[in-house]
Amino acid sequence: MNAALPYDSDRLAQCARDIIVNVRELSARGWTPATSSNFSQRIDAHHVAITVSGRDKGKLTESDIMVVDVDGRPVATELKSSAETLLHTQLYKRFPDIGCVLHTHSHNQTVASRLYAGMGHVHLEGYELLKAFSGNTTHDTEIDVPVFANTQDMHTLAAQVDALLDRQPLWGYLIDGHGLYAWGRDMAEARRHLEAFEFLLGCELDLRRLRS
Ligand SMILES: CSCCC(=O)C(=O)COP(=O)(O)O
Ligand SMILES: [Zn+2]
Repeated sequence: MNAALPYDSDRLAQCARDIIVNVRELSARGWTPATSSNFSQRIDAHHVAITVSGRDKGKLTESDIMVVDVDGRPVATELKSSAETLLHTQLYKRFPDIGCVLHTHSHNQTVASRLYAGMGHVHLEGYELLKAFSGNTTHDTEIDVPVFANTQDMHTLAAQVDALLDRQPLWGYLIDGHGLYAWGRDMAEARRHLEAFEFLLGCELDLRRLRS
């Protein structure tokens, strides 16, 4: 514990280790090509550990993880946080029980976002794996994964996400031609949601190919 810092440095080290181990696995699956993707974990009510912008996510070390506050401002560092920091911090700020946000650029996520952007969502129904999303107790359910237009203006995108969250509970969304955001109360839940989205989007893409 470093008393000069406004957060618990042991907790930051724990978050960094957790992010590094998990992101290496996601990267090995090809979900973080060309320095894309970003990852974060909550440190406490006011602070978030998040990846530094532009780093190779498959080769993260502790120096690639920094701290921002829940408004996305860097804390006790000159490093530049992810260009998409606001999409992480808006979730931590809004939902005190959210502990982890994962953003990847897998092939399936990107292709699905392009195919379904016109519709505004990907409809998922009839899959046993829908039970992987917290709150779902049966396969006999359906969810619409929203697809937002891509933009470099994170304030605009964050406002659109916020407006949708006012209307419905969500565990993730797609951005057109870009990738997927998924989150959870901790790393394990966020990963389960991310993996479920990835698997189900892959199924939808295969079904579309086979039916055409
Ligand atoms: C080269 S990927 C373009 C930016 C992006 O979408 C991304 O996920 C990575 O940005 P970051 O600033 O977090 O490295
Ligand atoms: Zn991205």
